[in-house]
Amino acid sequence: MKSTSFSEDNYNIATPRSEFLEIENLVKAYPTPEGKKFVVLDNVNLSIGEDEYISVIGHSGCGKSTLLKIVAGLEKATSGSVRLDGKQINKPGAERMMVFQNYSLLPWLTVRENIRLAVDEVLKNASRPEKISIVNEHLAMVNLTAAADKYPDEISGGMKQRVGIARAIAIRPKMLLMDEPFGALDALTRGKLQRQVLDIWENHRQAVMMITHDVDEAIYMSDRIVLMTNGPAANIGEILKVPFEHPRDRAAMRNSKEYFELRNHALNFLDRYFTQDE
Ligand SMILES: Nc1ncnc2c1ncn2[C@@H]1O[C@H](COP(=O)(O)OP(=O)(O)OP(=O)(O)O)[C@@H](O)[C@H]1O
Repeated sequence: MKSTSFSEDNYNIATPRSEFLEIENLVKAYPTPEGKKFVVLDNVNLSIGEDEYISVIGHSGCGKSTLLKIVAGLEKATSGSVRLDGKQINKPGAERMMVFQNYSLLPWLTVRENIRLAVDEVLKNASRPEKISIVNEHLAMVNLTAAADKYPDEISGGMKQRVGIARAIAIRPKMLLMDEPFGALDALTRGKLQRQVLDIWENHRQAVMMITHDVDEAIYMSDRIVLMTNGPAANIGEILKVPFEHPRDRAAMRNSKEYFELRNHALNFLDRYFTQDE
């Protein structure tokens, strides 16, 4: 693992390799029972490259999930625009797959059938043998071949999340959207699954937007970290460039001066906003 040069100038860099996802002047407000507006996101601007891994961090309630849901097409923006590959997003689409914290598997289907269902719905023109091979390939990718015929309530939380990830990537989306994908897992399982997701991403690079509350996870996994200000009317406070090339060696990275500086910078940002909120 090489670390690229890093200095205070690396902070606030917002120049992705290309503009694949473009969020411009995004505002999201909900109507209140009193007939007023509750502004959640106020003028968010962000571009993500087509093979870039982005993490979004911010205090609870600042609007991270709302932002992700707008990109997923599950929520509509009040104003502003979100484009993927030049096309305006206004509804869910198979080119943007979402992985949720709570797994969201269908309990009456086996692991294999949960993945197959997504493949059937999206890859309609694929032949039966092609579909079987895609499902098998992705079961193997997340080490679930032996558990393929088990039902969700027969497997662990970490395994359920691996099914969710395999299901999302099996249909080859242009962008992966993950809402605290490791949040419900114990530390050991979380570490293993982070590595597994990175292995897959390093072999099949794509745009990723991941929400997390964990600064170490964000540094380990992403190319840039988006720090959000507190709500209401939250927006992007800073964007930090992570100065380590993939594949990353977690232990070596953690011992570096750059890691220490970046981690402290992110934590100080979050502390500052937390203090303001008190
Ligand atoms: N459908 C809705 N109607 C009204 N307000 C909403 C709705 N959905 C979310 N909100 C409000 O928008 C704000 C942002 O919520 P959101 O879930 O996006 O935050 P978050 O940063 O993801 O929080 P957490 O980290 O706790 O998951 C919150 O104040 C929430 O109460």
